[in-house]
Amino acid sequence: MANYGNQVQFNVYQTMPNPDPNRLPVVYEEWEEMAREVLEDGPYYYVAGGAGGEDTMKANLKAFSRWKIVPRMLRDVEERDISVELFGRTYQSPLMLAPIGVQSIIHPDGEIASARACAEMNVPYITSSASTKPMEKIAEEMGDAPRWFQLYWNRDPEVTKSFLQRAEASGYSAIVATLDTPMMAWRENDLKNVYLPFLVGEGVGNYLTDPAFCAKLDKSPHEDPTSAIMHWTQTFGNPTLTWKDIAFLKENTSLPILLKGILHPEDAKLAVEHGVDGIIVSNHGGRQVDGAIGALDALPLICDEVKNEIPVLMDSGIRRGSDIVKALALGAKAVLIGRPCMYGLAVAGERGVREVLQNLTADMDLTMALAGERSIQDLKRSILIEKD
Ligand SMILES: Cc1cc2nc3c(=O)[nH]c(=O)nc-3n(C[C@H](O)[C@H](O)[C@H](O)COP(=O)(O)O)c2cc1C
Ligand SMILES: CCCCCCC(=O)C(=O)O
Repeated sequence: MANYGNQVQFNVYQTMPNPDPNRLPVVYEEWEEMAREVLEDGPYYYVAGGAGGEDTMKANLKAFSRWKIVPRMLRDVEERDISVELFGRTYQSPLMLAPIGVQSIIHPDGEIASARACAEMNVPYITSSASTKPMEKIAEEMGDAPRWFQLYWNRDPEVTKSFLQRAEASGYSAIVATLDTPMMAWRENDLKNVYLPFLVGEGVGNYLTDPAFCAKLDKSPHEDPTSAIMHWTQTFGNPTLTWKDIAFLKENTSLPILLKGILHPEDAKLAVEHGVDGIIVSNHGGRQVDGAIGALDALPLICDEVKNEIPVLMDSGIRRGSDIVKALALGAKAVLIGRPCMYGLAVAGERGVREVLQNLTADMDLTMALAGERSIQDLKRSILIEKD
């Protein structure tokens, strides 16, 4: 049963007469402003920016604000349940940390800080292929805490196979295969700032420690780092993939496979037909196809197509608890939190990520209760209305 809401509310009210000077922000926009103050242009815009004219980023936020909650009264919401079951494991809440690469560009502890915050909160952490720290090091920091591994499907099948084996060996319990990034999109801010973290060696940690990747190099990354990074740029993504290739993933891992980046109901149908275990409705936070549909707008059509055959998760644009309630009511089983946690990381490292996750959880729990609902399992489309 949840008590996040009351607990956090109590702490907030307690500090009101004598505000703690070390208190972190509560408001999402304030976190972003503080991150802007502590980061240089390159890293800040790498995180905050999107593809093209950032239309999709705007569409993500607009979609959340178009759906309105219609609260119900007198429904005894004293005891609440915000736990969720996925692939045979029960999680305390429906929040997860989205896979985010290159986190050391915004905080020296990078992924280690985020993973530790998640472990403390029992929130699943999704390690990105493009992490600055190797997946084994992140796993080591997490003990038994839940973690999934996000796969960027390398052009070299041996590297992809090796990543899957390493993830399994280091205790990751699901594979998230991201499909929307076989190459990087036209990101205007990064082009303007001439900033690409990978070219200075950030985000290639998993590759430079990979035996299959290193086997293809003439010299070790230690001896010739530039050639190693160049090899990475040529092999990182695989635009030749088709639905046939899903069989390769299934042959090479026994872990549940989720496909991330699904927006079209026909693709959701194909995912089910190809026997994957879950999908993540996402437009990569508006960082890939500018002009794409807002992720929340894509969600109900996809859930209608999937008909509960496999779990549907979502991300892109979640900023507050009410956004989470809306995504769950439209059919998502769980949600991935992206930029809000990264601003927490930039501002206050591990403590910042924990604070953002705690606040989002409390806000979601309170919003659900005040909408007249006791359990996230019971959230249905009928509590929402779409209004422009
Ligand atoms: C700086 C940054 C790096 C990201 N790196 C990855 C990645 O390595 N793999 C991946 O699947 N998605 C990556 N994403 C996308 C997130 O997983 C998620 O889809 C997105 O952040 C959700 O949008 P939101 O942050 O606006 O809520 C990244 C996003 C950001 C902001
Ligand atoms: C060359 C593309 C690497 C992208 C890895 C990080 C990412 O997904 C992002 O959105 O940035």
